[in-house]
Amino acid sequence: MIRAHTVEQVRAAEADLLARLPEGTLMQRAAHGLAHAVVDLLGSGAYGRRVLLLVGSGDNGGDALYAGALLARRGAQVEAWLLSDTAHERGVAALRAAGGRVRHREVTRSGDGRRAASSTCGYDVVVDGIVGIGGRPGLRPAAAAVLDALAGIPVVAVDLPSGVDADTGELEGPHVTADLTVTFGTHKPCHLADPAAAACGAIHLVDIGLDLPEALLEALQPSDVAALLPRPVPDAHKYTRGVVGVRAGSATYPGAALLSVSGAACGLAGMVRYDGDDPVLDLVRAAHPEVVGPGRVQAWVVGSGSAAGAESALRASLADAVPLVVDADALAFADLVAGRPAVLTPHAGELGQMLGEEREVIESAPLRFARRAAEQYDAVVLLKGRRSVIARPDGRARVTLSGTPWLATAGAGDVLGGLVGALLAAGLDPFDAASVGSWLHGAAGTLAAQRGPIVASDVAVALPALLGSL
Ligand SMILES: NC(=O)C1=CN([C@@H]2O[C@H](COP(=O)(O)OP(=O)(O)OC[C@H]3O[C@@H](n4cnc5c(N)ncnc54)[C@H](O)[C@@H]3O)[C@@H](O)[C@H]2O)[C@@H](O)CC1
Ligand SMILES: [K+]
Repeated sequence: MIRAHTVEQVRAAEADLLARLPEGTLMQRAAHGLAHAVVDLLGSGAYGRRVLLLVGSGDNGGDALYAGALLARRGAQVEAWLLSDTAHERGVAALRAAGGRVRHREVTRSGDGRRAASSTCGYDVVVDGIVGIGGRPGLRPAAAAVLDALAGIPVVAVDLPSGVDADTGELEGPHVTADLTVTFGTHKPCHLADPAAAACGAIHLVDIGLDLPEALLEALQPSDVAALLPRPVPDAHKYTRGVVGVRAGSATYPGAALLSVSGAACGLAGMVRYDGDDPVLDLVRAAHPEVVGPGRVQAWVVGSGSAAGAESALRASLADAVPLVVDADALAFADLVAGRPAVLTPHAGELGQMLGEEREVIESAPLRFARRAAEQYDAVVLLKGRRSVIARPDGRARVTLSGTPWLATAGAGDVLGGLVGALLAAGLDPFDAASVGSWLHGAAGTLAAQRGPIVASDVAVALPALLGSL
């Protein structure tokens, strides 16, 4: 499991450790990890390579300076630009002692920063030590101009890309866009949640020995998914493995029925039932001969392509008192499910309608709005996007790290709904069902897209091979 802790949690853990360790130990650990990561990124060692450090006033700049000193001792040509009036003094001294060059703000602020940059181009890597967890979101104009002038050079962010909001993953104004982010002690929410996560590049975690409390945000890894997957016990029969019912699709949108059923029929539940118009049931049976008609189920999947029938389908499903997946058209009636075990699966546009916000507003703060919706609707919310967010009413959340942009294809959400329904029927709680289903969906899409562009049904087809690999 990847766990992300807030700045407050990190500060508390650091304070505890700082009190017990010789001064500077944590920063040395951070700097060593950072220097190693920069060498790895450079590929052919540090010797003779040109490294530019952008240094702010705090300890984030201190990390960069000490790492720069280590790189200089390995033969790199290291130059630090101090972008604030003050900088970590011992870090500056260490860099100078190792043969690095230090230029002051007055130099780097000449003109709009462009002159300084153009006179010193040819860097192999830029190390962003402007601000870390102590920074306010956004960048000062001078820092933003320097970054503009350095565009095109690989950037390694120290702890986090300067300018992003560490705790929310939101962006307010200019920020660094990194190729690699080297973070310390634990991930922060900005490393997992979009839009900031998209500015982090690859993420490398350096262990500095922090003893951390429970995290409110996490991301499943393949081993976590494998551990949570339902597996048939030796004496299983189809009913003990769970029956998932699908109330999706209509005469107008039969494809939604077929795709929802294809996700539900992933093999993780013992049986799939379809409840809908007879002509649609005939189509479903032709494609999935194992699917049977209505009856008792352990979970319902409701809403996709149900058109005008969404409300009655949702009410009928609620009468069974089993867990539900509520998707698409049924999301308009999501307040009916409050307090019931349920997973709501909106995309940003649908969540916007549920919360009275524009789609762009939701996309600018997916973690915040997924949490708000989970609390307001008293249900698990799976907000679909590049980095899907799964939130519980108590604020705990997970982010899905699997996936590919090729999954942005019609009907992919129907497959996801069916898959989450199968996991609910098999006995996973709504939070696990939503986060495992979302991870499997992303990974199946990635697997399918290795052969070329995909459509939604390819995602369902890839599921057995993916599940086998787990
Ligand atoms: N505290 C510790 O034990 C450790 C801290 N470490 C490093 O220390 C960092 C935190 O250091 P600090 O608490 O000194 O804080 P930062 O270095 O993140 O920045 C705080 C400073 O930046 C200024 N600032 C705030 N927002 C700004 C903005 N938008 N633009 C420009 N300047 C801005 C503030 O005036 C303040 O002086 C971590 O991110 C990490 O890199 C690591 O060395 C590991 C150990
Ligand atoms: K930084």
